[in-house]
Amino acid sequence: MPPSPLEEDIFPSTPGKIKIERTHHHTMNRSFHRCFTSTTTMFLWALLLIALTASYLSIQSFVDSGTRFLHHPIPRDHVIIGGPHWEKKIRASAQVHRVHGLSVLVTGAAGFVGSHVALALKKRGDGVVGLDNFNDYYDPSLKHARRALLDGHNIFVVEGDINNERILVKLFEVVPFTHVMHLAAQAGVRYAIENPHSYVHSNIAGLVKLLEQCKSADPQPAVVWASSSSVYGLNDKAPFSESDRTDRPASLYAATKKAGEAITHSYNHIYGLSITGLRFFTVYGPWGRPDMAYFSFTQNIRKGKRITIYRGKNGVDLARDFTYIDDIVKGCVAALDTSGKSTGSGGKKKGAAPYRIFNLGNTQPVTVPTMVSILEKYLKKKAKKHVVTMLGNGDVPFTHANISLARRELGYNPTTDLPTGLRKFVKWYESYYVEDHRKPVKY
Ligand SMILES: O=C(O)[C@H]1O[C@H](OP(=O)(O)OP(=O)(O)OC[C@H]2O[C@@H](n3ccc(=O)[nH]c3=O)[C@H](O)[C@@H]2O)[C@H](O)[C@@H](O)[C@H]1O
Repeated sequence: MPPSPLEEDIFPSTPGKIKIERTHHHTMNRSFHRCFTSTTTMFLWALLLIALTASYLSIQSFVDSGTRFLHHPIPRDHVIIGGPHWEKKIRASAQVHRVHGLSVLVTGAAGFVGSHVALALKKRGDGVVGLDNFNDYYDPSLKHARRALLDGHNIFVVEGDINNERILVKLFEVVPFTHVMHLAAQAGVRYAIENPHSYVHSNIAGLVKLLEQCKSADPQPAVVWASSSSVYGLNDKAPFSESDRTDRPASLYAATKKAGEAITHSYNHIYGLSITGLRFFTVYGPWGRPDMAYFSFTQNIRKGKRITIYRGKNGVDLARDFTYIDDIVKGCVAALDTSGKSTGSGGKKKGAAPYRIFNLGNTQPVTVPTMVSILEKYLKKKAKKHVVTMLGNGDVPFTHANISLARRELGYNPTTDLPTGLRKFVKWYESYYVEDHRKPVKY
């Protein structure tokens, strides 16, 4: 008999609107049976029905407005998982088309870095299956457009949350993944003040769910995952080296990434999982994240809207080691290629496995006002700047990567400076938002 779709995957893994609708629906059905047996009580029941409908609508609108207001990510695991058609698509997507090719599960595949890495792997003949919950932290239509792009390259992206154990189990039942490229996360440094729980949900609980699956898989995959430059926190020794202190995070986002480094270490130690953590430094480029400064500044400068530029203590400009997406992708692919094997099977360690951490930065910090002036040049428009001293929002004054280790071990060699990368970004932005974004663009 063909396996039946997992019914519970029709509903989100966290309580949401759909469950409220279901409960009300059942209650109303039962009421209808009982009440319409007598015509004398019909009028009273009709009144009650109106009252129930009104209260239902007000709950619904409260949920909706709360969701928008909090900008809360909604996992939408409502797509039917399983069944022969679904499995066929997964297998086709995971098909390897080169000798010694990899078979990679990319989490966060509809995200910025995830979509680029998935494409790069597929283009060289690796098998790739994506997983993404398409939450609304930022405009999901951009995620769906990225998915369409991947679809055009025969990469199937499963819609589901990394916290959904049944999806993970099913995926590993269908494909013996050699590698997991784990890029699904709650990103953004300052948003953690607004919505701390989504960081714990994705970056800690979700990470553990995924590692549990990886450690139990046979064969165990090697895991490469996205840590962050933010783990250096209040470290002021520049440039930042992997051996520097990372025990003073300045934001909850940073703290969850630091926790991720500790959690992955324990899975490496106990279960023999091969682990590589990549500390990304403010990654930017085409198909980027609209919540990031370079992207939202571009939107606002074009529209003639004011932009807010944060400044640090004593009026010091903030600076970031902005790193172009193509350089990051090369670092990710090299990390997969050099990961070494996990040694365990079925949850039992058989020997020591690699545990690595690398900085993937650009080694050339640029101040935020300089970044703005580069954008002004490409957009041919002056920004309306509002400069504010911003302390205690999770930001650090500067980031600066020492990449010697990644150069040596991964052959990582970033080649794109900020002006070049932003020129490519603006070109993509205009093709996507201003012109017809279905047309392919060379940037
Ligand atoms: O390396 C990382 O690990 C992180 O990089 C990125 O974080 P950040 O370096 O904070 O990037 P981003 O938000 O673009 O702000 C850039 C600069 O603009 C300043 N900034 C920001 C917004 C604003 O309105 N005004 C402003 O001055 C702001 O103060 C900052 O100085 C990722 O988002 C994060 O997910 C994580 O991956």
